[in-house]
Amino acid sequence: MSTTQPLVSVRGLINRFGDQVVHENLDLDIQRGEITAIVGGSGTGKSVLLRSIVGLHQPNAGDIRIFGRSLTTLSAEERSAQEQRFGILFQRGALFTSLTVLENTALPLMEHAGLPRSDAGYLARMKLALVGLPPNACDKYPDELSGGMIKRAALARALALDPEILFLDEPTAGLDPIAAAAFDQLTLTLRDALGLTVFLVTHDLDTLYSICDRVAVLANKQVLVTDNIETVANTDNPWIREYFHGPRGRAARKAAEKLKEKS
Ligand SMILES: Nc1ncnc2c1ncn2[C@@H]1O[C@H](COP(=O)(O)OP(=O)(O)OP(=O)(O)O)[C@@H](O)[C@H]1O
Repeated sequence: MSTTQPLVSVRGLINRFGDQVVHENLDLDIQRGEITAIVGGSGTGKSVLLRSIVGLHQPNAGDIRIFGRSLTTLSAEERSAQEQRFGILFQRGALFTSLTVLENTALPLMEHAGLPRSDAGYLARMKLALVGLPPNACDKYPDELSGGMIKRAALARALALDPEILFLDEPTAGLDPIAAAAFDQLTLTLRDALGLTVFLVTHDLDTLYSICDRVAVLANKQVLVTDNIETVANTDNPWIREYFHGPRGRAARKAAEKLKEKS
């Protein structure tokens, strides 16, 4: 485990909806420069955790520190400034359907960075090229794109303000295996090239094996373990056994081993 100060530190997080307790004294650290994934059964609270960290959900209790500052101590202005250091990719992309891909990507640059339309458009084209979209995708509307292209466009928008940390909610969900693997590699390349920290929610075992430095398992309302995938997969827990050592888990592990042998 790293001894440097984590970029994100969650302590004693409690989230409830009515009688339903989703998180109970949950702790989690996200280390700078790493790709950390959170996994867990359906409904265990992965998305609520992500939403709590990025400030879209107000937890019932607990302390969330990002860049060394506790969210509760920030003024509205400081919080807004901090949010501009995040890039967020929502599960379905969340692009504005009435705007083109270029306009979607340029929007944060005009709204938050105050750039004139022409400069925002220039930078947006650079971000769209960075995520591997061809120039002719710029003028398309989201419903004219494939699932993989929508994810890339949404990623370009998430990168518009040069964030330090990228939050991805199920980035490969709904993609075919080839597009999913390409998106994983893009995430890895961007992390390396831009020095990003990445936190992602996923069910995709291939993503875990191919690009994640650390995997956190959410079970019984807490983070049960956070470690490299080998250590996590060998942790004694019924859900971990079923997930990592079932047929899909074994296949993902073999595929990752083959890839390593080739490289
Ligand atoms: N706004 C809300 N109001 C009431 N209940 C909510 C709300 N948001 C989430 N929940 C509940 O909290 C629990 C955790 O939801 P969450 O979406 O975080 O699960 P998840 O682990 O991301 O699931 P999945 O893997 O299926 O996407 C679920 O039981 C969900 O119904």
